Amino acid sequence: MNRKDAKDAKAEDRELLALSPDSWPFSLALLPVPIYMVGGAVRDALLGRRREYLDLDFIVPSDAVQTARTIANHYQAGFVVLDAQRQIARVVFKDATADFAQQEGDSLATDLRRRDFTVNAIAFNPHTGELIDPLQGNADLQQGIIRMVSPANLEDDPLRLLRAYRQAAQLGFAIEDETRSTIRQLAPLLAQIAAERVRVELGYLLSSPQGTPWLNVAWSDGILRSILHDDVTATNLALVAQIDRASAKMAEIWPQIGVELSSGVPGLAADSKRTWMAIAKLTCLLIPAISLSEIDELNVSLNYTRADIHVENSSVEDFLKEMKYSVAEIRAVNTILKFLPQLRKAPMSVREQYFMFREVGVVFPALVLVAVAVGIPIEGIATLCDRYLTPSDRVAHPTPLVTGKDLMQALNLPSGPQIGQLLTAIQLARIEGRISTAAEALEFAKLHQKS
Ligand SMILES: Nc1ccn([C@@H]2O[C@H](COP(=O)(O)OP(=O)(O)OP(=O)(O)O)[C@@H](O)[C@H]2O)c(=O)n1
Ligand SMILES: [Mg+2]
Repeated sequence: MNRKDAKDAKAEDRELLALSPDSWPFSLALLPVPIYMVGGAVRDALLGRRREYLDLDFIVPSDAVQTARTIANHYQAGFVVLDAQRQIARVVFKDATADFAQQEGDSLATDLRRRDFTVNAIAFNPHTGELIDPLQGNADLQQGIIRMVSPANLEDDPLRLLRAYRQAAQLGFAIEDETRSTIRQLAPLLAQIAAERVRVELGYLLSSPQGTPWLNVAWSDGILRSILHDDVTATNLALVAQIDRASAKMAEIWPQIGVELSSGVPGLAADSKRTWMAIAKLTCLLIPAISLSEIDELNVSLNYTRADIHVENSSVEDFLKEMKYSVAEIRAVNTILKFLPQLRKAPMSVREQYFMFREVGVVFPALVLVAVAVGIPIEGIATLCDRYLTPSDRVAHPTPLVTGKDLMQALNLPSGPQIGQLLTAIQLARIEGRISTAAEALEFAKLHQKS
């Protein structure tokens, strides 16, 4: 078997894993009777759909937290109580997690009837291999339909309104008509939902090309309006779609930039799905119309009309804070918005490029992606991309000729902001070709200090 076959075989195994207790990382014998597996793992296994990693959801009539604790202890796996009141706990294995939740209501059927969509309300009894499907979820699965269990269930937890679009995008499903019109009617309720929960669902829609058309549907159904307020225009949605096109183009020219765009933002949980690509799309979703019109003045063709552009006044940063985005993400969006106007002002001086790279750092791929999406020609950013991808490039990746300590000793200076300023001046002199050795750097610093 060659390597590719081995990899594919492993992926196929994984599809079956969820419904094959033999391949779970814990023994069936440790599970109480009765117990049921529910949710995404059952749904995806029935679809033969690959999951990135095995996350199993179980419900038990009682002692859910105790069940999880027993398994975690037995395998010395991680253990977290997710919700003490509702009795939900998680066991964390090396490449799988299992959540155990107390059954809601007095029977399995009651629990299933309280869920969001029929395709998510199928239970699997691992002891007998039986599927319990009182809402005909499997029939909807086979037809590719997201159907609400009931309007009241959507009202009970309005996050489900947004989940419908996210799951339709992920599964390649359609939203059933009545469900969709109920969602439209209930759309304003989404405003009540905790920002963190909304952010996760939105993140999914922003992180993959399949999300883009559904983001548009959610927008036209009035769903995004209750989350993003009135500041987002059709232009913003059009820009998000441009990101998909721009990223394909960029990945073709600079494969490494493509790889970085699909990787996670450092400092965020690996399962948060927030990639640089998602950051770029988020920026496009929020970019104030006023900056767009500035770009537009000098711009190449964009797929929107100037009539779409309106000046709005709310701050992107306030919104991101309200949505509890991380400091790293807020910084990234701000950085992109800050440097976008400079990028279109080609060519940038070497000095400008140096300061840009210094401030932008790892955000660079997302910045150039947004630049291309808003219509800045690829040629305009090509030099910057080449510099970014060349480790020996001194503008993008400066290495110090001398250290702050060298300067303090040679010039007999105390530590303080002056040292940093001298180091920057040395770097600039070096990239402009005025000096090239450590001795020249010290000499330059002496003169520079006097001037
Ligand atoms: N607002 C919510 C969230 C979850 N669920 C139920 O809880 C299950 C597990 O939730 P979650 O893990 O968030 O979603 P999955 O459907 O499992 O999807 P995936 O893990 O693939 O994202 C769902 O299938 C659904 O039955 C629900 O009814 N309402
Ligand atoms: Mg799940």
